[in-house]
Amino acid sequence: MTIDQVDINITSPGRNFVTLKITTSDGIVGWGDATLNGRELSVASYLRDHVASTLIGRDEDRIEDTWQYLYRGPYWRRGPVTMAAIAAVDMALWDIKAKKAGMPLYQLLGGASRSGVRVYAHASGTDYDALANAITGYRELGFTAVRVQTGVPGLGQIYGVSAAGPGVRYDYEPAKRAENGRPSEETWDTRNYLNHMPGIFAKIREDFGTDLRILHDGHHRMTPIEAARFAKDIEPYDLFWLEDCTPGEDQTALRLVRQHSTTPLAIGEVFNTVFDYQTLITERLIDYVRSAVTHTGGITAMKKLLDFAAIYGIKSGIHGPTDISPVGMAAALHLDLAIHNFGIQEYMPHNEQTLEVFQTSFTFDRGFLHPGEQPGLGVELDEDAAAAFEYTKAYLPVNRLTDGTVHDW
Ligand SMILES: O=C(O)C(=O)C[C@H](O)[C@H](O)CO
Repeated sequence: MTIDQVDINITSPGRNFVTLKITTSDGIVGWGDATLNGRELSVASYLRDHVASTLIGRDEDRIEDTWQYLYRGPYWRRGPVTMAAIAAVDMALWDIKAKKAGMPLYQLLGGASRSGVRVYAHASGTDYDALANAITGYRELGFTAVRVQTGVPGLGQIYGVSAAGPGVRYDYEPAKRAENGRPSEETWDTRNYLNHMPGIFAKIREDFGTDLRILHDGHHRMTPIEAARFAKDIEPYDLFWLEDCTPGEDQTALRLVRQHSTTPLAIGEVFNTVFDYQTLITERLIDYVRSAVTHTGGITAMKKLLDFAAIYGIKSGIHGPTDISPVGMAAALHLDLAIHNFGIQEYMPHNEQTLEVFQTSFTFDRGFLHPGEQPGLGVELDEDAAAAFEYTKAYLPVNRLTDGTVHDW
């Protein structure tokens, strides 16, 4: 059989999602996530204007060949737009293959290596009490791991920290609806942050004990020497990982951090290919691979990347915020269940409207997710429901230092 039709769906049930639909000549439908937060329409155009016509008539079973055709064929390689587009095609083809086999995708990846996928939640608050409240809520739901982010004295709203009171849903990953066509701006001060954070970890350990897995995201904001000092300072609080402590494009920056600390390191949500990890993996400069299946070329590329990492004792920590659609999340869960070197999975539940648009078969139980037993990825897009939510331009915020200099966020 061959690929008969390729469609691109753009919907915005609270935030924007781009979904690829591939239909085969015998009517089987596969779905792929092509969402790139704040740059959604670029990937939609890449797929619609440059990829769709090249897929028509291709054998849908030749997944590796199609991947290489899209990666090597156009000469221009890598980058988030290209790799998200390739990922969407790859996911959709795996979805189709598993549906044809009548199996959940994880079976085609080697079968389950575990009974469930340990996930971490996002806890945050403007001060310690609000943060502790959020952690308590997640503990009650059964989570065994939480990412903790908190406000920093002297600074206002910080990306990733909820300013809402207890019980109020905080979907910060849906980039803000664009005001005047521009992103909002925030202010940052690394010195205040470095002085404040170790005390927060100390209190969390005191209040929640040693069982809780604590994760923290530095959001690329530190220089190598700042990150080295920070990672050393927080060693006593036994973090599960310190994520993105230095800017993502500088792989060797993590050598300095590694030389000074045993705090486990994670990085990769802005990476697109295995080459972004080449030094990090071969020199064992990280402990967890943070790529999203959606932004790293799909299931085919992620499986190879994680197998490569496994040789060096490095585990997975697949990116899973709400800007990864339920299709991308399902792709991650099938990989998580199948691979041997699974570490942890990020999990920010999607809002109700999103889950009306995307019908999912994955389930959550006391801190663990399971992709379910439905053939394929186990997610179907309801195109009628999706049509009710029109695309709305939205941007992630821009960060500036207190003197106005643009900074990483
Ligand atoms: O999930 C995380 O750790 C993030 O930092 C989320 C990113 O900021 C988000 O995906 C950007 O679109």
